[in-house]
Amino acid sequence: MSSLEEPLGLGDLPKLSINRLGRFCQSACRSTADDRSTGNYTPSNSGNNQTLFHSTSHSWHLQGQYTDSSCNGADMEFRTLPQKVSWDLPRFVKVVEVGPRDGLQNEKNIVPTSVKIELIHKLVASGLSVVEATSFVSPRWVPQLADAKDVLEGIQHAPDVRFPVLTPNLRGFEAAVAAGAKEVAVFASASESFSKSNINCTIEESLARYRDVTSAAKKHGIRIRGYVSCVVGCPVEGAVHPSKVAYVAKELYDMGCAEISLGDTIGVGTPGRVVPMLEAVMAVVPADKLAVHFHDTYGQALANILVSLQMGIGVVDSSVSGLGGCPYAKGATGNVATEDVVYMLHGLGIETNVDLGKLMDAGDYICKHLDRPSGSKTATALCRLTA
Ligand SMILES: CC(C)(COP(=O)([O-])OP(=O)([O-])OC[C@H]1O[C@@H](n2cnc3c(N)ncnc32)[C@H](O)[C@@H]1OP(=O)([O-])[O-])[C@@H](O)C(=O)NCCC(=O)NCCSC(=O)C[C@@](C)(O)CC(=O)[O-]
Repeated sequence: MSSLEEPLGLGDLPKLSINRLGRFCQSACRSTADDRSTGNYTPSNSGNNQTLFHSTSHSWHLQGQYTDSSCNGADMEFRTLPQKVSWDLPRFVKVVEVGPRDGLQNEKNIVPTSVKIELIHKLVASGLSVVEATSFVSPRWVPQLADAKDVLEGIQHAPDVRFPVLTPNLRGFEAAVAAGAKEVAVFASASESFSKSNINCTIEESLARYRDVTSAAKKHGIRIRGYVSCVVGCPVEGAVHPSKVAYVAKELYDMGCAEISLGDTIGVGTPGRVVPMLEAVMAVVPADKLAVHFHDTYGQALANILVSLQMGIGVVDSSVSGLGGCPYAKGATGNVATEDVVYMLHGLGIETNVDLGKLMDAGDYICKHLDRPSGSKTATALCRLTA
């Protein structure tokens, strides 16, 4: 394997010299018949990703596309975007707040249960109707959320507000239901390596587990959300082909997930990559069943959200003050900040039912507790104005 074929993870990027980066980029942008695809994915354990794809539509370079912003190949792809996107934006966007779960799961110091509950109440007070509250995962894997039961039981439930919780298996599902969960989320990955590092099983094994969870959920009348992680890139494997994302999204949809959230776990996506990914997924799952979930590691999240709205998506995940990151995605930063999303949506004339001032109160509350500045540019700017 030459150095240019080695998987490029986020952790590798700072070590690349400018020259090596340039060479890498040129190589990554070279099209070959082998790395083109119609988007048909057949699950395979061969370990040779190049064999998964056939014939041509988009040029896909299976390793290290994170550096492709200066590549001619990516520019060509980008020029086709105007045909695929429109300015026909939705009138209303549902914002799914994931701060109390995705935002806090990576915090080293344990946040007290009472603070988590107060944060959730403040988020609800701002008008958010969906707040992902916690995870019923192994406390060994995510110690920060070991108090899932107490958090869920401590929340004041309201009929028009939903509090989904993550459940990685039947055990988590049963614990969540016992604690009063009315909605759960299962989380699969489009990348085999990330599936292994995040939930310690293959993609197929995870889907089999989730079939058990979804059939149990149906019996209890519990709504299920499905996540697909690494929809653009994986910290280990590099670029992830849209057909893999479409495959996992369709499986989750077919097993009964009411909504599929597409996660750019490490925030490497640009609109040039997000559009073909959404196209592939929207060919197999209706757009009104999809949500987008962007981390903002490379500052691309708002651009990616805008292009997703233009393609017909109406549900956006975000985290107050941009908190977060996945403990099993090294180097990835938090989700796009909810304040920034709401500011952009309102600026586009899109309704959210969220009161930005009250949302900033919630952000201020948790940032004070964590003793760190807000990761939201909107909150920072508005606080300066009113100081
Ligand atoms: C899936 C497992 C459990 C497999 O973990 P494992 O070690 O392979 O499974 P196991 O069955 O051998 O269990 C290990 C231990 O965990 C216990 N256990 C087993 N299940 C549970 C449960 N539900 N609740 C509580 N405890 C549980 C089990 O009883 C045992 O305890 P021990 O006997 O050793 O004391 C583990 O890998 C895990 O919990 N992973 C969760 C990782 C995680 O939460 N990652 C972050 C969320 S995903 C994410 O952030 C991405 C997303 C959704 O935001 C979208 C995006 O941005 O891409």
